[in-house]
Amino acid sequence: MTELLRHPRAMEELQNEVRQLAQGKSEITEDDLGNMQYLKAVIKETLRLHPPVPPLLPRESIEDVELLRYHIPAKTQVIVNAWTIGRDPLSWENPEEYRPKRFLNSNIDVKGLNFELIPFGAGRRGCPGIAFANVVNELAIARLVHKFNFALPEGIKGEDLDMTEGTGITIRRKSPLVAVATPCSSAREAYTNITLHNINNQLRVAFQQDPGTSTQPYYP
Ligand code: HEM
Repeated sequence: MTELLRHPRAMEELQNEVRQLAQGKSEITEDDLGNMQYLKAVIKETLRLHPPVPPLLPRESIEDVELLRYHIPAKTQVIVNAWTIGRDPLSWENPEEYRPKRFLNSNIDVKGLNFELIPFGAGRRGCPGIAFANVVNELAIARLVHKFNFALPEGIKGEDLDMTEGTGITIRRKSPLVAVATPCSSAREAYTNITLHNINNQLRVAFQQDPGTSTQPYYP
């Protein structure tokens, strides 16, 4: 969501795709996700730049191995840096740029077969939750942008957002993302019940991601 707010054209393209393919349905379901190619590209591009488990899980070599002229003895702890791999200029054009389109005509996926993009690891100890995680991510983002238009609070520009990441086994934003969600016209009716946090016709939401501070959503 942070990258989408920093890149309004990507947000617009995503909303167009989701709203068009939802075809007036009141709620998007898993069956609708198959054709949402831009949505999948958005998720891949986000996992490329912000892998939630940047060093994957530590591994240990079981035998001596020669790799790219490096000798790795048996029983060496090996850390694979997925964060750096996702930003490697040898694999990615303008790697620091958030550009979901790069995945539209590409077969590169996150399933562990393309070693330039391994947010879920690879091999027999790769993440078994890939399919579940992808559906949950896709469904959550699709449903949010289907019903709401999102903007940054007045006076805040995308380039002003603090992109510092916190520490921990899984990485999240250090500071919560504050965004203003406005029900889009087709969804307005469905949201007439939301009055408590409806300020000037804008539902103010914060993506509170730091469990250290509060588990409650934050309404600025
Ligand atoms: C975006 C969401 C997720 C990401 C980025 C992620 C990432 C990872 C990574 C990087 C590993 C280590 C793989 C390696 O070292 O090669 C891993 C392992 C694992 N993940 Fe996930 N994961 C996610 C969601 C899930 C979900 C939803 C589940 C369960 C429903 C899950 C269950 C596991 C398990 C059990 C392992 C250990 C596998 C093993 O050691 O054999 N993960 N995950």
